[in-house]
Amino acid sequence: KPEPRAPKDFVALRTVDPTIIQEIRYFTPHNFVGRRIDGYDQPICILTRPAAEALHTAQRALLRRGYTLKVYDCYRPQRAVNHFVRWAKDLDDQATKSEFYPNVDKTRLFEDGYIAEKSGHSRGSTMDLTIVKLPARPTRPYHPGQPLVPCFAPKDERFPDNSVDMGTGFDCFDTLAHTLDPRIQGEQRANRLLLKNTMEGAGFVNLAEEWWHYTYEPEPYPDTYFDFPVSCRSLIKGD
Ligand SMILES: C[C@@H](N)C(=O)N[C@H](C)C(=O)O
Ligand SMILES: [Zn+2]
Repeated sequence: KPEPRAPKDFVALRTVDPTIIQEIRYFTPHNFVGRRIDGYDQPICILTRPAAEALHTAQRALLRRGYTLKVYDCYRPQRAVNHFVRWAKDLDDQATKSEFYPNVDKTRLFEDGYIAEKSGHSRGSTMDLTIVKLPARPTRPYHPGQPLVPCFAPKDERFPDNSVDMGTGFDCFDTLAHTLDPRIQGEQRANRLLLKNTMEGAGFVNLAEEWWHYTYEPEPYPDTYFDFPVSCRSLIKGD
């Protein structure tokens, strides 16, 4: 059966802004499931064109201040969300707990708002992202099986990321990742607010539970959950 394709107004982010760093975590084993997620055939960021162009606006504002955006996830097929749901039901698999959700029971990840069964990412105008100070340092590779450190540990102890210090790592399912959690102060809070103010200025809305999750509004496809794979092939125009 042929794979579904993206509508014509979906684009590869790099064709709109090649300066935004892309570290697509669900293509790699370094994510809360611990393996590549279904539907991620290539490590690329796909978005609706309006969302990609708004992200380019945000990037221009940050470049002027000596920073760049880095995306961890963009369009997410429904089959990937279904993979998350299957993983969440398997309570015997707690392999990534010590990094990604040390203080939250696995049964609560959906209820507490950290993962959605119908995700804005599948509608094509939502992304997970952070800020990196320029010049960007390389990120250290993740090796499956390496010791895991809680995602809310001090920056020099948790998994090294070349981003600024946001107080937690990406996909840290914990109240400390709530964007305006009052325990996050000083430089970490300033970094979250730099991302929030820049993204809001470009038309994005943040999810209060996750400092990294933003949706462009108005969404071109507010009610459609796409399932084409994350791949350049999904964007080939034709027929
Ligand atoms: C899983 C996390 N990166 C995320 O995007 N969470 C929101 C709630 C979602 O799944 O849409
Ligand atoms: Zn997200």
